Amino acid sequence: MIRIDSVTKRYPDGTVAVDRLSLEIPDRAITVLVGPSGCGKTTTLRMINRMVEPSEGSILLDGHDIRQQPVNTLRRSMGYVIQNAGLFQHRTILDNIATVPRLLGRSKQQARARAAELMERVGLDTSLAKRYPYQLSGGQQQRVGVARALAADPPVLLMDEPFSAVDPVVRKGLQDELLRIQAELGKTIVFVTHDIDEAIKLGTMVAVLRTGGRLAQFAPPAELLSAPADSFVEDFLGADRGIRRLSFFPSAELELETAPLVGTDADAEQLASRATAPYLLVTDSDGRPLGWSEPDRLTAGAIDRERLIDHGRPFVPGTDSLRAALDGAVLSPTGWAVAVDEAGRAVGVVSQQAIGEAIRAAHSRVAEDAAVKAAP
Ligand SMILES: Nc1ncnc2c1ncn2[C@@H]1O[C@H](COP(=O)(O)OP(=O)(O)OP(=O)(O)O)[C@@H](O)[C@H]1O
Repeated sequence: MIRIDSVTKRYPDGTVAVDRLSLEIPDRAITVLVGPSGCGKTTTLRMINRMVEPSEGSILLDGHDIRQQPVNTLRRSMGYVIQNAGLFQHRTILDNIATVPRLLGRSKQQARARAAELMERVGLDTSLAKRYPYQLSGGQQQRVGVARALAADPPVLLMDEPFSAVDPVVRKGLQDELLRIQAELGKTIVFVTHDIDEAIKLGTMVAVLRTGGRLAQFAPPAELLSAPADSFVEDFLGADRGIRRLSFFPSAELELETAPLVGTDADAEQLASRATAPYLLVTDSDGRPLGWSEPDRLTAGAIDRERLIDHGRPFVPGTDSLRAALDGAVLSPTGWAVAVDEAGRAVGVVSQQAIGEAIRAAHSRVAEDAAVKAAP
């Protein structure tokens, strides 16, 4: 654990960048520092690897004051990734990543083998190994930055706005990759961003800082969304808090109805037995959804695909959240969401009303859990 204990940073010109900040950063999780420009995020991150020294307070790594070990030893245990990757322009991609293993005494061959392994780990094709940084896209360069930071296999990764300079689509890919790497490698990651959506997506814990380097709230993302500590946090979180919070509720417990599913070859008897359903979902011979229809508009044995109503975007129960299920239902002209398995085969349908009930049940479970936690 990294423990930031009442740390203040006053720069020589008198600017108080961080003001009596205390945080317990858990191991093997992503902790995000988020807040408006100038609130002291970068200063805080740099105090963890001693690029900046606190004016007051202390930082403990696994119970030991970080000032007790040589700064080089400390930095070797902490990978550091910055915006625009900060790559060595005159070295190939492979050698950029191999730099740290080389510094640590690995042979050139060993270091390059490790670098190639890391390229795959961060989703870079090894055919890029011999290129130079300027021959890569911004997103690819960021991946190289992450690979380089991982090269010495440090337990801690410090990341300062690493994905801010790339477009939203590439950024989403990099975020997904980071979550995957974190799940595989279990690093302790401290991640700085000014983007609250990025914080909510990536953080196991999120520290919201306000200008002047003071902590406004430190909580898991779902808790930030449900119970912002004050109006500053609430404003910073922005609109649609309730909807965004649904991302943290699983869809696995939704009760799916299977009766409204019919194949294109449904016979008269099958259609008649489902005649009371408001809509039927027609599926192809593999069970994939084709579209909705009112039962009396279907002709037994000869269902016309062209006349079906678009079924919208389906969700995968267990993988997707209640937000995805609700989105599917809201976007569907029938008001029903379609559930599919990983292969895209329909496994059932669920109404807006049933999703609404599941949301209420999820809320009351959270409230009960909070009451149990708060009980003496
Ligand atoms: N070397 C320095 N000397 C004086 N003041 C500094 C120095 N570095 C940062 N500051 C000031 O300290 C405050 C916090 O800066 P910091 O870079 O930590 O904020 P930040 O939250 O990372 O901001 P941003 O999101 O804009 O990068 C700012 O007011 C900044 O101007």
